[in-house]
Amino acid sequence: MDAGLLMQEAIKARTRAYIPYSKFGVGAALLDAHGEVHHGCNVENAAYGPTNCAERTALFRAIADGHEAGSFQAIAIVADTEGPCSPCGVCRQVLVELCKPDMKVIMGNLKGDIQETTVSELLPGAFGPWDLNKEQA
Ligand SMILES: O=c1ccn([C@H]2C[C@H](O)[C@@H](CO)O2)c(=O)[nH]1
Repeated sequence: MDAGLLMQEAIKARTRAYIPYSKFGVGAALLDAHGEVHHGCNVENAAYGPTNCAERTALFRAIADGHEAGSFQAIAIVADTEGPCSPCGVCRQVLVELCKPDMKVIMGNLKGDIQETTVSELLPGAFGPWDLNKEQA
Protein backbone atom coordinates (compact mmCIF):
# COMPACT_ATOMS: atom_id res chain seq x y z
CA MET A 1 0.00 0.00 0.00
CA ASP A 2 1.45 3.38 -0.96
CA ALA A 3 1.64 6.50 1.20
CA GLY A 4 -1.39 8.13 -0.43
CA LEU A 5 -3.65 5.15 0.20
CA LEU A 6 -2.56 4.83 3.82
CA MET A 7 -3.22 8.55 4.22
CA GLN A 8 -6.78 8.01 2.91
CA GLU A 9 -7.25 5.46 5.70
CA ALA A 10 -5.99 7.99 8.26
CA ILE A 11 -8.48 10.55 6.92
CA LYS A 12 -11.26 7.98 7.44
CA ALA A 13 -10.06 7.28 10.98
CA ARG A 14 -10.08 11.01 11.78
CA THR A 15 -13.85 11.18 11.26
CA ARG A 16 -14.27 9.07 14.42
CA ALA A 17 -12.23 11.37 16.69
CA TYR A 18 -13.82 12.04 20.12
CA ILE A 19 -12.89 15.70 20.54
CA PRO A 20 -15.45 17.61 22.66
CA TYR A 21 -12.71 19.85 24.15
CA SER A 22 -10.15 20.73 21.48
CA LYS A 23 -12.39 20.10 18.44
CA PHE A 24 -9.09 19.15 16.79
CA GLY A 25 -9.48 15.79 15.09
CA VAL A 26 -6.50 13.59 14.28
CA GLY A 27 -6.50 10.31 12.37
CA ALA A 28 -3.87 7.58 12.14
CA ALA A 29 -3.55 4.46 10.02
CA LEU A 30 -0.99 1.81 10.92
CA LEU A 31 0.03 -0.74 8.30
CA ASP A 32 0.91 -4.15 9.75
CA ALA A 33 3.21 -6.84 8.36
CA HIS A 34 0.31 -8.54 6.55
CA GLY A 35 -0.84 -5.35 4.82
CA GLU A 36 -3.82 -4.84 7.14
CA VAL A 37 -4.63 -1.35 8.42
CA HIS A 38 -5.28 -0.48 12.09
CA HIS A 39 -7.13 2.80 12.54
CA GLY A 40 -6.75 5.29 15.37
CA CYS A 41 -8.29 8.62 16.33
CA ASN A 42 -7.74 10.91 19.29
CA VAL A 43 -10.03 10.24 22.25
CA GLU A 44 -10.25 13.15 24.69
CA ASN A 45 -11.25 13.27 28.34
CA ALA A 46 -12.83 15.86 30.66
CA ALA A 47 -9.73 15.57 32.87
CA TYR A 48 -7.59 16.37 29.77
CA GLY A 49 -4.58 14.29 30.89
CA PRO A 50 -6.08 10.89 29.98
CA THR A 51 -6.52 12.01 26.36
CA ASN A 52 -5.13 9.49 23.89
CA CYS A 53 -3.64 10.67 20.60
CA ALA A 54 -4.62 9.07 17.30
CA GLU A 55 -1.18 7.53 16.81
CA ARG A 56 -1.21 5.77 20.19
CA THR A 57 -4.78 4.59 19.69
CA ALA A 58 -3.76 2.85 16.45
CA LEU A 59 -0.57 1.38 17.95
CA PHE A 60 -2.24 0.15 21.15
CA ARG A 61 -5.14 -1.36 19.21
CA ALA A 62 -2.75 -3.32 17.00
CA ILE A 63 -0.68 -4.55 19.95
CA ALA A 64 -3.85 -5.55 21.80
CA ASP A 65 -4.96 -7.45 18.69
CA GLY A 66 -1.80 -9.56 18.87
CA HIS A 67 0.58 -7.82 16.46
CA GLU A 68 4.22 -7.86 17.52
CA ALA A 69 6.16 -4.75 18.41
CA GLY A 70 8.57 -3.98 15.57
CA SER A 71 6.46 -5.73 12.93
CA PHE A 72 4.72 -2.67 11.47
CA GLN A 73 5.46 -1.24 8.01
CA ALA A 74 4.27 2.37 8.23
CA ILE A 75 1.97 4.83 9.98
CA ALA A 76 0.10 7.74 8.42
CA ILE A 77 -1.07 10.70 10.52
CA VAL A 78 -3.43 13.47 9.47
CA ALA A 79 -5.09 16.58 10.90
CA ASP A 80 -6.38 19.90 9.61
CA THR A 81 -3.03 21.60 10.08
CA GLU A 82 -1.26 24.20 7.98
CA GLY A 83 1.61 21.83 7.16
CA PRO A 84 1.76 18.04 7.57
CA CYS A 85 0.67 16.99 11.10
CA SER A 86 3.63 16.05 13.26
CA PRO A 87 3.32 13.54 16.15
CA CYS A 88 3.64 14.84 19.73
CA GLY A 89 6.57 13.95 21.97
CA VAL A 90 4.68 11.26 23.86
CA CYS A 91 3.68 9.53 20.61
CA ARG A 92 7.28 9.75 19.36
CA GLN A 93 8.41 7.89 22.49
CA VAL A 94 5.72 5.23 21.94
CA LEU A 95 6.73 4.91 18.27
CA VAL A 96 10.32 4.28 19.41
CA GLU A 97 9.08 1.56 21.75
CA LEU A 98 6.80 -0.28 19.32
CA CYS A 99 8.26 0.33 15.85
CA LYS A 100 11.57 -0.25 14.09
CA PRO A 101 13.81 2.85 13.88
CA ASP A 102 13.56 2.96 10.08
CA MET A 103 9.76 2.53 9.96
CA LYS A 104 8.09 5.03 7.68
CA VAL A 105 6.03 7.84 9.27
CA ILE A 106 3.81 9.64 6.78
CA MET A 107 2.53 13.02 7.95
CA GLY A 108 -0.25 14.83 6.16
CA ASN A 109 -3.00 17.39 6.29
CA LEU A 110 -6.41 17.83 4.69
CA LYS A 111 -4.97 19.99 1.88
CA GLY A 112 -3.05 16.98 0.63
CA ASP A 113 0.43 17.99 1.81
CA ILE A 114 2.43 14.86 2.59
CA GLN A 115 5.83 14.48 4.20
CA GLU A 116 7.66 11.26 4.91
CA THR A 117 10.09 10.63 7.75
CA THR A 118 11.15 7.76 10.01
CA VAL A 119 10.79 6.93 13.68
CA SER A 120 14.49 7.55 14.41
CA GLU A 121 14.44 10.90 12.61
CA LEU A 122 11.51 11.98 14.81
CA LEU A 123 13.29 11.16 18.07
CA PRO A 124 17.06 11.04 17.68
CA GLY A 125 19.00 9.85 20.70
CA ALA A 126 15.90 8.33 22.25
CA PHE A 127 15.78 6.51 25.55
CA GLY A 128 14.46 3.06 24.70
CA PRO A 129 14.02 -0.54 25.78
CA TRP A 130 17.71 -1.15 25.07
CA ASP A 131 18.60 1.15 27.99
CA LEU A 132 16.91 -1.13 30.54
CA ASN A 133 17.88 -4.60 31.77
CA LYS A 134 21.20 -4.44 29.94
CA GLU A 135 22.19 -7.94 31.06
CA GLN A 136 19.01 -9.38 29.48
CA ALA A 137 19.27 -7.49 26.20
O1 LIG B 1 0.00 14.19 16.82
C1 LIG B 1 -1.01 14.48 17.48
C2 LIG B 1 -1.17 15.73 18.09
C3 LIG B 1 -2.32 15.98 18.83
N1 LIG B 1 -3.27 15.00 18.93
C4 LIG B 1 -4.53 15.28 19.67
C5 LIG B 1 -4.47 15.37 21.16
C6 LIG B 1 -5.66 16.24 21.46
O2 LIG B 1 -6.84 15.46 21.47
C7 LIG B 1 -5.74 17.18 20.26
C8 LIG B 1 -5.16 18.56 20.51
O3 LIG B 1 -3.84 18.47 20.95
O4 LIG B 1 -5.03 16.53 19.22
C9 LIG B 1 -3.14 13.77 18.33
O5 LIG B 1 -4.03 12.91 18.39
N2 LIG B 1 -1.99 13.55 17.63
